[in-house]
Amino acid sequence: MSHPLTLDDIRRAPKVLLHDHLDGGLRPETVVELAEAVGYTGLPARHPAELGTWFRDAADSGALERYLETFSHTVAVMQTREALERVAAECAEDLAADGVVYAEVRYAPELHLEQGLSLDEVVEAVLEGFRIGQERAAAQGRPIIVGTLLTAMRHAARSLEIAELAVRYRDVGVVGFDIAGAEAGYPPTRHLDAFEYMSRENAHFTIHAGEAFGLPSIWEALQWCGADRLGHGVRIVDDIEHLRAEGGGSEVRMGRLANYVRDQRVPLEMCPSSNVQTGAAPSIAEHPIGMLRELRFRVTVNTDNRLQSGTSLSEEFFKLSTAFGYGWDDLEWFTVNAMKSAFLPFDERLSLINGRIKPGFAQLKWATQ
Ligand SMILES: O=c1[nH]cnc2c1ncn2[C@@H]1O[C@H](CO)[C@@H](O)[C@H]1O
Ligand SMILES: [Zn+2]
Repeated sequence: MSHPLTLDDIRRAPKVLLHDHLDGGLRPETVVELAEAVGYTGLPARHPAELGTWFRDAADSGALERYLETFSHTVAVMQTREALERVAAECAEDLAADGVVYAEVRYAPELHLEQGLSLDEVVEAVLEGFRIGQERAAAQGRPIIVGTLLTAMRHAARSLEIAELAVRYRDVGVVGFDIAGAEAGYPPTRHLDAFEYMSRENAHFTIHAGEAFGLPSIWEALQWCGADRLGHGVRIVDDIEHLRAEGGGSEVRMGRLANYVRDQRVPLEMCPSSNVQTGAAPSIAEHPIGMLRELRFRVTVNTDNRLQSGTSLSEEFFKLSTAFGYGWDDLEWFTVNAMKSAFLPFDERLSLINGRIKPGFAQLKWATQ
């Protein structure tokens, strides 16, 4: 590579995003406007710039539980059909403007029922918003495909219902299921019936695991629940031991779970900035993604919550590129990993890889050499 990648270079690359929360990606100005429209008076700041800073600072808490408290404000303004539609449309447009060509965006329908919407109405509003956003993005010459993942909250008891909802809407834009929320004390097996239902329906799911809790959570997610992918999964490094090799180099010894994850090519949805904010990683430079990429785990790069982290997928790649010296080949590798791991039919994944990702990177490599 002839020069370090700039943020602008990276924005032009065709990217794939598998882990992004709808209620963690609102534009600060939209939060302010929606709060005014629905009469929500609980916002901690009135001006969009201040509010954006507030979200970042509050999320910089060092603990997942406190990080999650910030969602009370976004969820509060996402309780009507209009609000959900707007937020989803803007999400699709913002991702497309950042150069994302395929995204899976998740949210928990059960959190949007406070003003009388039904679960089905919530899903329909969000799907309509994504349809509008995709149409606008295409009109601006930035086509994007957005799939939806329905999330159940792990402390609650509605996961089977949400899994059924995901299956009901699977032919019209919902591509999978997930559980999220506080991890410690809420193991994935609490929701085994929902995951077994998804498996019986030949449907896909990912599980937030190995973020705020370690190996047992990852093990349950894979070996009891049958997750297709791991949300974060960073703590898999607890099963990888560094040994000092002769001559001063280092060697690693992996436990059975880490080997299983690598052998089976289990996709890891890594979210570097979010992990630093919740204390799951000490810093970007010390993020396990560096080692896991070297060991050739099926690593993908994601945003988690663009609002709370004040980030975008391009910025996540830029930070990694700065910390680890990643160039186009690395970014393409992460992107192809993500596309291979998407909950989209095989032929559609292949067509995005061959039709958009490979030609896009080839052109950038040529233009910046
Ligand atoms: O990184 C995370 N770990 C666990 N839960 C999360 C994370 N980010 C967001 N949420 C939770 O998922 C819900 C639905 O989108 C959000 O409301 C938030 O509570
Ligand atoms: Zn998440």
